[in-house]
Amino acid sequence: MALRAALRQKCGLIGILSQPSSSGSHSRVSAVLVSQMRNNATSPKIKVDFNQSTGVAVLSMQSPPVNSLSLDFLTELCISVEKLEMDRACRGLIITSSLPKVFSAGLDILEMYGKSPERCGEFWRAVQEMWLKMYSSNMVTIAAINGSSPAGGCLLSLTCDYRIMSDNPRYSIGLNETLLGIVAPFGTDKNIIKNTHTCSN
Ligand SMILES: CCCCCCCCCCC/C=C/C(=O)SCCNC(=O)CCNC(=O)[C@H](O)C(C)(C)COP(=O)(O)OP(=O)(O)OC[C@H]1O[C@@H](n2cnc3c(N)ncnc32)[C@H](O)[C@@H]1OP(=O)(O)O
Repeated sequence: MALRAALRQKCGLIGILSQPSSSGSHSRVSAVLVSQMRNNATSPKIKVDFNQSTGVAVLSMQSPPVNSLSLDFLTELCISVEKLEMDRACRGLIITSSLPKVFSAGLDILEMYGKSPERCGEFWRAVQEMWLKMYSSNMVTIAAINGSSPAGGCLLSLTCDYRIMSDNPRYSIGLNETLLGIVAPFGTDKNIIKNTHTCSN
């Protein structure tokens, strides 16, 4: 029931958030998706287990050492989510990490150093695409945060409907990217305190 109610609530949001973007930013992922489906390729950075009987998919991030969000990683993530969304049997999505200690280290710092303006633009569009796609997903989404989750990792978890974090004092979460001079828009951090629940691991 709770799952259904959450799903209904989300459907209201989708109408607003899934309007076609004037920048056409969603078309890149769709184009990649089409070509990937054609080639029947599998992604090594993301593992998806879909349980047909429950309608819930578990998406495990498995990009060592720290699941940093590179352009490739973000693209694969969006493709995986897009594929699940096309499957009407999939109602719920749990995002977690298959690495020990780290959920995601956030944006890949190497993407922000010594890159051309074009590449930087592509990267930041992919970041935006990721959080818009997750936030406007028609699935009920849960971040199972089983390790540290700074900055962009925290952002990824904020785009989900629910967050559950391992109760381990060695794991940290938060929008710490200001230390690198990257400023998140006002208001993005309030949900961490309100809606992040912890559990023992
Ligand atoms: C919902 C509405 C949203 C609205 C829009 C909001 C927009 C918000 C904008 C968000 C901007 C986000 C910016 C970022 O994410 S910048 C990146 C910030 N991340 C960090 O500062 C993380 C730094 N890393 C750590 O703290 C630790 O590495 C960590 C705790 C994750 C793991 O520690 P551990 O001890 O296990 O591992 P190491 O530190 O030894 O690291 C192992 C190797 O991994 C490399 N590494 C770590 N982090 C990154 C990274 N982010 N990118 C690339 N590489 C990374 C590290 O250098 C080590 O490499 P080597 O083994 O080669 O040394």
